[in-house]
Amino acid sequence: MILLSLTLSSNNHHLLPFSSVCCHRRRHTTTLFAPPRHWNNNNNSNHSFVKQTTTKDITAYDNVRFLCSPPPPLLAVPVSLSQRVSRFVVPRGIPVDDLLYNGGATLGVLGGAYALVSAFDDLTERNILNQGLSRKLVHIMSGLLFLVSWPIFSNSTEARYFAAFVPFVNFLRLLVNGLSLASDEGLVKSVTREGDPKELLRGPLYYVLMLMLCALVFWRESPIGVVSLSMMCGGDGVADILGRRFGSMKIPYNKNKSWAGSISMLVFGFLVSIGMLYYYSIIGLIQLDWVNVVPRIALVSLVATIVESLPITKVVDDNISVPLATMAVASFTFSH
Ligand SMILES: C/C(=C\COP(=O)(O)O)CCC[C@H](C)CCC[C@H](C)CCCC(C)C
Ligand SMILES: Nc1ccn([C@@H]2O[C@H](COP(=O)(O)OP(=O)(O)O)[C@@H](O)[C@H]2O)c(=O)n1
Repeated sequence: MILLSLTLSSNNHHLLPFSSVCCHRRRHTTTLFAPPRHWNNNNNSNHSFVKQTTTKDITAYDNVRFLCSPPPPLLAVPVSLSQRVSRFVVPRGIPVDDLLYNGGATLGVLGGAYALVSAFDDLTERNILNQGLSRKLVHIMSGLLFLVSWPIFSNSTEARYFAAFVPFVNFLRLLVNGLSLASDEGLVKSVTREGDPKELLRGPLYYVLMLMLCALVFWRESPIGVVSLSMMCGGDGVADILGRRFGSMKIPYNKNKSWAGSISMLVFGFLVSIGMLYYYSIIGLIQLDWVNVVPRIALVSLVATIVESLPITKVVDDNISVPLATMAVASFTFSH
């Protein structure tokens, strides 16, 4: 019998900066998600929960001598650079080395976004990919690669804003081109179905808004953002590709969707969610109690798939309904 309860504590040095839910099995407490203690410097989180069964504390970084502070989870800035620049503190107390580090990470990810779209534009131009497949591959890869890039940013509280700046710039790019205030042919060709710039103001715009929302609201402190984007990108994206290809058997209540597409969304959404959470766990950002997490991800994937299959696309775009439904169900299941 699993007794579900939340235990709050404020003084335990095992405080987890992440919000995590403890599922009590009699006297033992298992933590669904836990980060390394020092991964998040702001231990003043008042949503921390005590981790009582000390599974292997993540020491992935204990023995890595960080040459700057706050150290980013994956990279360390040479101490000489850190010493040189950290004498200056920008307004509001953001250390310059953190500003420089995260600013560099933002520029790098922005460059990656531009390169991705340009690459698919080139493949479409050379008729290696048709426009529809190009769009779907950009849909799948953009968000997943954005998730893959999150650990590059530092562990400062401002890091999420630097990460969210990337989809924000792409939001502006889509808006300007969608309103024909600019004409980026490559963007239009690789991201629209028919080549109409106005298409940029729907699916793609909602898509980058969801990327921003997940980075700002959930960030690396919760699996909810990771799973929501995995379902929107890995699930919905694959549903389109396989549904168009193999979707002869249509869903009774929505003749525009097929069993093949929905089953693809369920399977790939689930696998990509697990895979992305596993990625975050092996680089030491979270610990997962897989026995409890996998069934929850399966439930979330099923609900997101059902929502995606509903004939509501004309009212609410999939790039809104799928992530929002995932956030709602994941928020509920991960807190019970
Ligand atoms: C084609 C896209 C959405 C349309 O979806 P749907 O209507 O077919 O369901 C995706 C648009 C992607 C956007 C132009 C670029 C977004 C880049 C992202 C913010 C950052 C990627 C970083 C990474 C390192 C490549
Ligand atoms: N569950 C699904 C989803 C998409 N599809 C196929 O993929 C096409 C595009 O799906 P969609 O309307 O969700 O496209 P987006 O809004 O995701 O761009 C549909 O017209 C179907 O041919 C499917 O067969 N089953």
